Amino acid sequence: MSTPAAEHALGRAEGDGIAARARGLTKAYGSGETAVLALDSVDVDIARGRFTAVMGPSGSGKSTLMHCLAGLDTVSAGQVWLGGTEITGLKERELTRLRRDRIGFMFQSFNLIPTLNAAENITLPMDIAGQKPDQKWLDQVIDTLGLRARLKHRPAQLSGGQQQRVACARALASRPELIFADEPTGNLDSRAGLEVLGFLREAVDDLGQTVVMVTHDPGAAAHSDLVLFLADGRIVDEMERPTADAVLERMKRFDTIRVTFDGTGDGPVTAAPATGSVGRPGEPGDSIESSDVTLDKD
Ligand SMILES: Nc1ncnc2c1ncn2[C@@H]1O[C@H](COP(=O)(O)OP(=O)(O)OP(=O)(O)O)[C@@H](O)[C@H]1O
Repeated sequence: MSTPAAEHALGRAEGDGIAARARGLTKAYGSGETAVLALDSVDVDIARGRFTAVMGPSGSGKSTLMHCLAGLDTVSAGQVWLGGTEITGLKERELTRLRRDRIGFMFQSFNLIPTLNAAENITLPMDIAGQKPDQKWLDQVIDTLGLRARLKHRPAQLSGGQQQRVACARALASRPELIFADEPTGNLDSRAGLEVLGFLREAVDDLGQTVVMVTHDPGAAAHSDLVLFLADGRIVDEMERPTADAVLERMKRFDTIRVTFDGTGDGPVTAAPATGSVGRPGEPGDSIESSDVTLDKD
């Protein structure tokens, strides 16, 4: 499915308010009879300065889409741009640098280093890259996230919500072009989860960041500007200014299709979108090891 910006000339994403773009993005795992088509010729534009959520049943390709857009995974066919840079075809070393310099990552498991305090965790990726943080920006991030009084605390001395805020600050610290968040509230209670979603929202509204978030939670998706719905490796729908109820209703339709297939026995269950997963917590192991991601170095 093409978003309205699809008419723009390919490869000119930087100037036209598109933070990331994919055309014909196809990803297959394995080969022969065991091959899985995780993404099936996806066209998508991620608008700059917006908060985009990616939803869909379990196995629909959400994490794969995020990993391919972030240059964490190779593609089988198609093209991906980050800003004006086509990343498909880049060598691993160039990709590593691009991820390090231009992308921030947040995962549900936080991935903080236990022996470092909050301040050290926040700047670690930049320290490894030999980059000096922009102190004014860093102060703004720390104050926006309410971490000023916690900077000397180590992760074990912080609540889950505070740890995720540190992870959020770490993702924001280098002022990346794009932040990818994979189930960032998956390990948090609802209050802490709401807090983190509020901060991601503020990062977009007040700090001008671009956020892409994979989630199973309609309530979390309601904090975004736009929800992309994936099924069977394709973007099948999108929703502007989502509400939790509207997202839930849309997600139920995936379940309905599955139930129809199950109920009639007319077709194989596997021909329907995979099992619905509203509210299902994500699995910590299904993202790429984030130590590779957050601590990228040459
Ligand atoms: N490394 C891999 N090897 C083989 N198949 C894979 C691999 N990673 C993902 N897949 C398959 O690709 C499809 C899409 O997986 P993906 O993790 O992107 O889905 P998802 O929508 O993020 O799922 P979930 O909501 O359960 O996390 C699934 O059928 C999955 O089994």
